[in-house]
Amino acid sequence: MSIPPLVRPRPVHRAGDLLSAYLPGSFYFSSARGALLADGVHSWVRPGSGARVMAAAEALEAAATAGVAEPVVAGAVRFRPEGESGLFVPSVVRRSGAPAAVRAPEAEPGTAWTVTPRPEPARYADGVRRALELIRDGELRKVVLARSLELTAEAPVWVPALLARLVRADPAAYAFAVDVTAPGDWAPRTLVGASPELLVSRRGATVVANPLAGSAPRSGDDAVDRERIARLRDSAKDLGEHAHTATQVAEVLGRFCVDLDVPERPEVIGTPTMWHLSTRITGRLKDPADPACSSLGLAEALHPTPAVCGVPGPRALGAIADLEPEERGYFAGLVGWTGLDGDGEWAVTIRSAEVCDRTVRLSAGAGIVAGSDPDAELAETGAKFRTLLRALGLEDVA
Ligand SMILES: C=C(O[C@@H]1C=C(C(=O)O)C=C[C@H]1O)C(=O)O
Repeated sequence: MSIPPLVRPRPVHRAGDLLSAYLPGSFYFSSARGALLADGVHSWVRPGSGARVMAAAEALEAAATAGVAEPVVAGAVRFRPEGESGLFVPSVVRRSGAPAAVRAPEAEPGTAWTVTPRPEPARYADGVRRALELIRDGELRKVVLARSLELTAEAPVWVPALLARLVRADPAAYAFAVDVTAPGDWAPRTLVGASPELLVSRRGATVVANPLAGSAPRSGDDAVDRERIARLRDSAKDLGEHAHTATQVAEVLGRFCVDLDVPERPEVIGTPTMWHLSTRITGRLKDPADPACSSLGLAEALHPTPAVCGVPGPRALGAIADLEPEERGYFAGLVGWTGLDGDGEWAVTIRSAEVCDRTVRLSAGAGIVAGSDPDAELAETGAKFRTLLRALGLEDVA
C-alpha cells in the first residue's frame, strides 16, 4: 500500500499581516491589485554589458531552476535610468489581496522636526522662471522641476509605522518601501511612499498604463473641490500639460500592442491630498513571450515619461540637471515587481521620501509648460508633500 505524500497547504496571508511583517530591509509593494512582501536576496540583477530587462529575465530563469518558488524580480530604479538599480530576486515572497481597511497606528504626536527646504522656495521659483525662458526660446515644451524638504527628527524614524500610515491613508495607492542603502550610508536607507501613478501593469497579454499630469490640491471642502475639479477639467494649460504625457505613453505602448485604447479626454482622479488629470490606457500585447514585453521591459521603455521628465525628453533631462541643485536619486523613478511569466506592476516613485536614521528627504515636482506661474508651481509641490507630511504627523510646513 503506498502512503500518499504529505501535502502542506500554502499559507493564505491577509494584507494587514504582510504590512505588520514588514521590517526595514524587506521589500513591500501594494496596490488595488494586491500586496507583496519580499524578504532576503536570492540574487541581484546585474546587467553587465546587456540590458537590464534581459538580465532580469535570466535572473528569473536561474532562480526558478534553483528552486525558488514563483520567483519575481522586485525593487526600484532611479530617475536616471543609466544609474545603478536596486533590482533583485528575493528568496521568499508572500502575497495577499489588496489592503482594504488596514489598521495602523496614528502618527506619533510631539516629534520635534527640523525642516530644511532644498532649494529655498525662492530659488525653486527662479528655476521655474528659467524653465519658462527655455520654453519661450523653443528649447523645450515641458519640463518637470522638483524640490525637496529635508526633515530631521530627534530620534530614528521607524519606517514600518510610516509605511502603515501611508497605506491606511490611501489603501488604493501604489504603496512601497524598498531598501536603497548605498555605500557610505551609516544606517539603512529606505525609499517609502504612496504613489497615485501606475507606470504600467501587465496581466497575461493585457497592459494598462495610467499617466497623470495636470494637478490641483484637494481642499477638503466639497464645494471648493467641485470648483477645482471643474477648473482642472477645463484648463487649457493643464490639458496641454497632460496631453504631452498621455501622447508619449500611448506612442510607446503602441509599439508593443494591438488594440490600444486611449480615451480622448482625461478624467479627474483624487487622492487624499490632490486632484489629477488622468488617462487610463489599455492594450493587448502583440508578443507576450518577448522579454521586452515583460512588465519590466514595458516600464523601462516608458521611463521616464513626461509626467516626471519633459518634452523633448533628452532636452528636459539636461534642463533638470541644470536647474535642480540635487540629484533625484530614486525619486521619480520606478518601483514594483515582475514575474517569470512577465506579469507585474510598476509605479512611478512620486509622493515618496528617502528615510535614513533621523532624516527624511521628501521630494515633489510639478510640470512646467507655457503659461505656468512660478508661485502656483511652488504651491503645487508644497501640496504634493502633504502625502508624506501627514503620515509623519506634520502638515503644511512647505
Ligand atoms: C512629479 C510629481 O507628480 C507628477 C506631476 C504632475 C503634474 O505636474 O501635474 C502630476 C502627477 C505626477 O505625474 C510629484 O508628485 O512629485
